[in-house]
Amino acid sequence: MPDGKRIMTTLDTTATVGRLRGVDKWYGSHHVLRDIDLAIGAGEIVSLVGRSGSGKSTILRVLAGLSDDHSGESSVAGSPAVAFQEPRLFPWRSVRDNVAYGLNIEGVRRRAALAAADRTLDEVGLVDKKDAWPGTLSGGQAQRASLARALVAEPRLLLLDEPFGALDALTRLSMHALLLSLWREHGFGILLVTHDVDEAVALADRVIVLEDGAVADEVEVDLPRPRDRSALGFARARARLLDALGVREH
Ligand SMILES: Nc1ncnc2c1ncn2[C@@H]1O[C@H](COP(=O)(O)OP(=O)(O)OP(=O)(O)O)[C@@H](O)[C@H]1O
Repeated sequence: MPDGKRIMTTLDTTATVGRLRGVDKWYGSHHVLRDIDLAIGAGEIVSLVGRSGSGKSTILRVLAGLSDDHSGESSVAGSPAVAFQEPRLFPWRSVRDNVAYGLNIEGVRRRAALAAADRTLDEVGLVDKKDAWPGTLSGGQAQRASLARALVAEPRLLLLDEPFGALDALTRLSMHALLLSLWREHGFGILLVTHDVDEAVALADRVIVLEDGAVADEVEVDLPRPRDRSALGFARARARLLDALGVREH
């Protein structure tokens, strides 16, 4: 690994909620992130796409503060919230306690944490499952609980690592609608890692294409919301993105 300084700062601007500057990361002799610069604006939805192994999750981990051996600068506003493809709920805690957990460890009093958990569960449409054990939830319900847990502390930046990748197509569509309504209501910025080109075009303002650990391209999706997946503009943005990924459809 070359000499490099790791700098973590807290963003105090209102315009940007997450930023990487000149970030490099190595696993042994494998250069997995190469001079990454990216920024997520306040209230902006940025998607990261790229082939398997291109470095998407690693970028998300750097922004989340889960990497300690990269060089370059990583800055976020406040404490970012993270949700993964597997909901990672504690099986021995109720849904409500899972959601309140993050606030509890931040020192919020139990009663206030539970009230915030109930409000957030209501927002994600899961309040009737608040006393359930995670093991009894469907995949979509578990992902709603995971989103509630991420959002309960009102983050300014939400980091999502293929959160809907394991869901069936219909549940995925309803999760897209839920995410957008939460985003409209709260205005957090989102970095969304996905393999799904339609998902990226449906949700993002900008899609960043990664190739071998470097930013290879960027596609603006300048379409009004709600987005009509059958509209010509949607098909054009999708085609542009597939082209940037080097994928040909037959
Ligand atoms: N803990 C680790 N040790 C060694 N190499 C790793 C480790 N984690 C990731 N890598 C390597 O770093 C590269 C980037 O991995 P990363 O998980 O960021 O890719 P990705 O684009 O998210 O892939 P996928 O789409 O398959 O999830 C890959 O080549 C991977 O093998």
